Order: sequence, then structure tokens, then C-alpha cells
Amino acid sequence: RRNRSFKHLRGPPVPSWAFGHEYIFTRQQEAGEFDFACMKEYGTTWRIGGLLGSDTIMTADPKALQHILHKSGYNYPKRRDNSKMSEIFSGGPGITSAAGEVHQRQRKIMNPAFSATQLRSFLTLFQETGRKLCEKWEKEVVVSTPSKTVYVNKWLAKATLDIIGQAAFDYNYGALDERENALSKSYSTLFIDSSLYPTKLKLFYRTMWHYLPDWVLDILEYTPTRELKRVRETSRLFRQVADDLLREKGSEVQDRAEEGHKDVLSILVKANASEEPRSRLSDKEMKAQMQTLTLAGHETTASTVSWMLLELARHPEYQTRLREEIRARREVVQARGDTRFTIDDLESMTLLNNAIKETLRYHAIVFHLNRYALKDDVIPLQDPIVTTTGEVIDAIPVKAGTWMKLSFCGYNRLPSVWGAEPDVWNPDRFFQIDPTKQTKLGVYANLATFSGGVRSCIGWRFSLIEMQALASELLEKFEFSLPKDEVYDIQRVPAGMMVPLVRGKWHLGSVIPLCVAAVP
Ligand code: HEM
Repeated sequence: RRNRSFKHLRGPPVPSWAFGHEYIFTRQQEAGEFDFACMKEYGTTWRIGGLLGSDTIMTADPKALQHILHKSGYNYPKRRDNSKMSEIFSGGPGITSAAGEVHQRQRKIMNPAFSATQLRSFLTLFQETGRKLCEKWEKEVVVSTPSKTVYVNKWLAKATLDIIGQAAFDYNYGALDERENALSKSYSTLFIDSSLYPTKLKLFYRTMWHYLPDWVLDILEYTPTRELKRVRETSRLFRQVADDLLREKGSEVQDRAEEGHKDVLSILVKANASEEPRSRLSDKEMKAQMQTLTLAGHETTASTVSWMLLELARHPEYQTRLREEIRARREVVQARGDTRFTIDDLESMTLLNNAIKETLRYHAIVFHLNRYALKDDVIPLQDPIVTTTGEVIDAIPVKAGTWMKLSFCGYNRLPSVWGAEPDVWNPDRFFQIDPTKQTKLGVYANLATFSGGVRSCIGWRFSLIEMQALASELLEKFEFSLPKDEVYDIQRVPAGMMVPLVRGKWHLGSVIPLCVAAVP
């Protein structure tokens, strides 16, 4: 009954009454190919099949996304099956699984750790880690075997894990130092092992969680499937790290918290000790935030920088221009007697920032989000669509309970927003875009990639400065090109997030192989 309000939306034929299109999404050869095909056929909003004959609205429309993410507060929550999975990935009830007022409380506690002033203090750490990675490559890669093929994302994941450990918890994972670390090993294949190509039965079972009460979900969390066991094992490893850390640094952090320090650990410990319910975090919540930040805060950034290096290898002329920009800025820095770029230097490098924006646009790591309507509502559209009866509509009435799939990858490819040839990686498009003429969406450059509104990415600014710092260090010293020994066809597979795999060489794991050579 709840679907009747949008039965007249056009959409692709539903392949299965039981699974709708849910199964197809997980089997895409390239994450987002389904969305791009639907957008060509039906416009920016269309209807797809959900489980058991139900329907889902799928949209990439700027105004619809703005309405759902920004204007509706908590009225379009995450689906319960998704938030339960987030809870399992976080090892407890953290910010990614919390809803409504609980989320609001947790977010308010954590926000000060991500203020612009707090983040500025991490720049040196980002740059030091970038330099350490350069030294590693100089010694172990370039000198021993010039122009060797390197799995750049593996190295960057080590660098970003070290960064989040130190920035958030003053903890050294020693990943770049090759310290044997079960946790970092466990993270490196977590999404592929747990989320790539689920069987129909497992997909059905997990999606049905949306309809089950919390107490049942709390039991089902311990189902002994291979995937859930894999995620629980990573949580167990993280809990050991968190317990050691709190034991070793507990009293020191307590003092720092009392002195009003705003680093993540001090903020969490202070909230844990708070007597006031509105500013308190339970033990479970505190540890879940630590695990969430570690997971959400390293692979995402490492992966985006790696996609950018791949695109620069595919576009050598842009890479050369970008390197010239970095070198020119280095001369300015040296002339004023400094040794490092400041935040303003990094912000002033237009070609660098355009390349980051374009990579976030083109290779959105979180390419879809599932939400559902808590109340009856009317969703406005920027791009009117034609219904099955030939009517042109610019708003869709929805009933409470309706499922929505937000196509971030689709929105990021709209020609009406991003100009001509949106399927081409071209950072220079940002010279032509006037952001004031676009519908305001998301937290950065009107991109959907960090989501938007009350549940937008809390770490977007952290990630941006980290990407600027790492990319400027690496590109100044190294040239990136496509491997010459063999062709690696990189697939963007849907494994919860969008993950790189080499077509026909999945045994290599999630890798982006590039040829890395010292800049002459
Ligand atoms: C390129 C890098 C990144 C991308 C593309 C990205 C993307 C996203 C997206 C799309 C969401 C919304 C997810 C949802 O609603 O289910 C999100 C949430 C989140 N991100 Fe990021 N993220 C990145 C980096 C980071 C970093 C570096 C951190 C931490 C330092 C971080 C921490 C978080 C947290 C804690 C949330 C949950 C926020 C909430 O629910 O209130 N992310 N991110």
C-alpha cells in the first residue's frame, strides 16, 4: 500500500519478486553502472524493485537529495539493516549506527574534535607521514628497482592508518615501519571479505533485518556466517588496541581532558566521565567511536588519493602541470624562509584542489546510501520526470516507510551540474563551474561524496587537508605512470564501499598498481 504513491514512476523491469533489484546492485561489474544506465533512460529519479514485491525510489536529483539530506533533519533515517551492520563494523553503538536524538548527542560531543582550528594542528603530522612514505619509496622502491610497479593504495592505507592512530589517539600503529600488526592486516581486506558478492540467501537475510525488533537483531548479530565472523574478528582486534590504549594513557588523557584539550581521545574520555546524560558517552559508545573513526578515517582517504594518482598516471599532461604548480609554490615557501606548506599554501594550489575535487566526484567511495521515510512527505525534484502515464511531475508524494536509494555516484555525473562529458575525469571542469549557480548540496564543493546534512561525514575537512598534504609531498618527488610490464584493468567493485580490484587478477586483492619513479 505504501508504494502506491509512486507506482507511476518509470523504472527498469524488476527481475525478481523476491529480491527486486537488490541482488543486481551487489553484482555490478562497475559500481554505479546500473545508475548511469537508468539515468539515460528515465531521468534523475526512477523506481526500482525492493524485497518481496516492494518498490524503492532511487534518485540522483539535486533538489531531492538536498531535501532528504539537508532539509529533513532526521526524517529520512538509515535503514535498520544498514545501521545494524554499521554497529557490527564499529563494535558497538557508535555514531554511524545511532539515530535521532542519540545521534545528535554523540555528534555534538565529537564535533569539537573536528573544528577547523583543531584540524590545522594535524598538518605537520600529515606532512611528516607523507615524507616518511616518500623516504620508504626512495629507499625500498625507486633505488632498488627504478620504476617498479607499486600497489600505491596499500602504502597509502598504511600511511593513513598511522595518521588516524596518532591524530585521534596518540597511538602509533607503526604500519609504515612494517611493524607486524594484526589489526592493519585485518582492515586491509575487511570490505572484500565481508561485503563483496553476497549470496542471494545472505542478502535476503541481512536486508530483512530492517523489519526485526532490536532484541532480535542483538541476537542475530552473532549469526556464525563467514562474513559476520570476519567483521567480529576485526572488532575483537580493535578492542585489544583500545583497551591497551585506555589502560596506558587513561590518567594522562583524563588530565588533558580536564585541561580542556580538544583532541578526539580527550573529548571521548571526558564525555565518558560526564555525569550529565546529554554530554555522556557510555563505555560501549566511547569504544565504538574509536573504532568508527579508525575504520572510516583511513581506507576512505587512502583510496581516494590512490584513485587520484591513477588518474594522474592516465593524464600525464595534467600531472606535469600539477607538479609545476607544487614546485612554484615550494619556491614561494622557501623564499619566505619556511620549510613546509601552510594550510593557505595548500588551499592556493588550484590544480591540486581541482584534481582532488574531480577524483571525489568521479570515484565516490560511498556511491549509494539507503534511507527510508519516517513520515509522509513530498519530495521536490529539480529535474521534472515523465511518468508511465506521460505526465510530467516535479514532486513525488511518499508514504512513511518508503525506501529510498540515494545515488551519489549518479548525482556526481549529472551534466546539468558538472558540465559536458561528466563521464570523463577532467579537473579543469572546475574552472568553468560556478558553485553559486548549483543547488547547495553536501559539505564540500557541492559534491555528494561526503553526504550532507546532520549525518554528513564528520571527517571531511580532516580528510581534505590530509589528501592535500599527502598528494603534494608525493607528487613533488615522484612521477606516477601506468605499469609497463602488463596491463592492469582496474574495476570499481561494489563491496559495501566502492573498492578497486584488477579484472582477472582478483587474487592480488584490492590494489591500484602504478609505476613510481623519482622525479628527475
Ligand atoms: C575521502 C574520504 C572520505 C569519504 C569519501 C567519506 C564519506 C563519508 C560518507 C558518505 C559518510 C555518510 C555515511 C552514511 O550516512 O552512512 C561519512 C560519514 C562519516 N565519516 Fe567519512 N568519509 C571520508 C573520510 C573520513 C575521515 C578521514 C573520517 C575521520 C577522521 C571520517 C569519519 C566519518 C564518520 C565518523 C562518519 C559518520 C558521521 C555521522 O553519522 O554523523 N570520514 N563519510
